[in-house]
Amino acid sequence: AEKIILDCDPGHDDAIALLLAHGDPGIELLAVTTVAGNQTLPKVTRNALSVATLAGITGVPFAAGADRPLLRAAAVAADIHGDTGLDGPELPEPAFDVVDTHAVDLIIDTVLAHEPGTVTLVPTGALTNIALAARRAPEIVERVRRVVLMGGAVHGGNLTPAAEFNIAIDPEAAEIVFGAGWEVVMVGLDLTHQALATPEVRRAIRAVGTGPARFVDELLEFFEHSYRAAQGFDAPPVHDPCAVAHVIDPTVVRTVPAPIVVETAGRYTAGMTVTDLRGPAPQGCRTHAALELDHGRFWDLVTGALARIGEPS
Ligand SMILES: Nc1ccc([C@@H]2N[C@H](CO)[C@@H](O)[C@H]2O)cc1
Ligand SMILES: [Ca+2]
Repeated sequence: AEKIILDCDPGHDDAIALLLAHGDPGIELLAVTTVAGNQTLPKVTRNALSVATLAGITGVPFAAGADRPLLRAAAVAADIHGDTGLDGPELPEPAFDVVDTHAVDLIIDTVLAHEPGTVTLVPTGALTNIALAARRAPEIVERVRRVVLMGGAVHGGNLTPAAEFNIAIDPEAAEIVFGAGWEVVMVGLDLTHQALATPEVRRAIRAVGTGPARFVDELLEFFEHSYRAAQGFDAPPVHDPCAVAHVIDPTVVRTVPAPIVVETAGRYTAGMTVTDLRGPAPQGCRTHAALELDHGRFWDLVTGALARIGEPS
């Protein structure tokens, strides 16, 4: 199984990414870390612990990280995720708390505790914790297998016309991560806007028939309404599990090598992930962009993971 650290800001789609990582046999979840983004750090951290409680995730350390971007003011996405960051379903009281290690240190310690080239970082929020980890312990850059992140876009944006939320709220952190020298797979909006939770998908999730599956359906019910109101989507794009799906099976989320640089100075384009698809990528290109989703197989992974989680006691 692929060993991963999930760095997230739950967030409806982060919650589904966590359940996919927990339920799929191809993933060994080493640690979960949280970062301010969709909501404030306390809210996203509580949400992560609630989802873990509901799914029966035990023996996995959870740690809270940065409560704001490196330089810029914190921003939230309450229009999509609501005031709690996970509006919609009833959330259980967390059965356990975060460890008293900062997320940055948990990331570093976990990478150094495993064989070089075996741990994949899967950020699904702002890249603040990942950038801090690379600066605090540069030796992890060559030791990490790769960074498979949900964020950015080859074309377009959502927070702005040119930039995707995770990158746009902390472009300086993203510049550090994309430029550190490790392999980076950008699972951006071009890919995740294909991961639509259509009525057929919702039926398949409900058909799993367990508490966690009903929870996901309730998450998607809220997500659908907020996405329609805020961005005019009929069915909501479920971004974050696409990054986990690429780690599970790269043929479900197909990528191409391409130079990618992050704009940090643009007056209108800060946070833009400038991706060069003009020609064959240079030899040894360490950045990749996800372009094509196998929609059916992606949702089979999600429903399969939910079925495998079953009804935790
Ligand atoms: N409008 C909007 C804002 C932020 C997000 C969050 N940021 C990423 C998509 O931009 C995902 O990680 C998701 O959790 C989704 C929609
Ligand atoms: Ca997220």
